[in-house]
Amino acid sequence: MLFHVRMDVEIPHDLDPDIRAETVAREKAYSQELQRSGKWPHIWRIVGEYSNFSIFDVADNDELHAILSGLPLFPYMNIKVTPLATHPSDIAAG
Ligand SMILES: O=C(O)CC1=CCC(=O)O1
Repeated sequence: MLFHVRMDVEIPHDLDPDIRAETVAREKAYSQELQRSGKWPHIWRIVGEYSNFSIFDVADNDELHAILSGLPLFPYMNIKVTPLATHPSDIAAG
């Protein structure tokens, strides 16, 4: 199943800088491992915002929830998930 996910990051300004840097580094490693696995095939920065648009390719809602709730930055994010279905006019879908 494909999902479009918007992640808006709001790290508190008073968070210890070392904890902030370590959390962001863990976020990058976690994300890149999922990208390599094929479960997170796209991630795009939203211009001018500390936000991204991502596409996830996972088995079901439960797998997506597990992935998103495991994000190191999850406590500092607002996340909006949109499930995607095939468009009948999509020439790639046949
Ligand atoms: O910076 C972001 O948009 C949050 C994020 C998600 C995966 C990652 O590496 O950073």
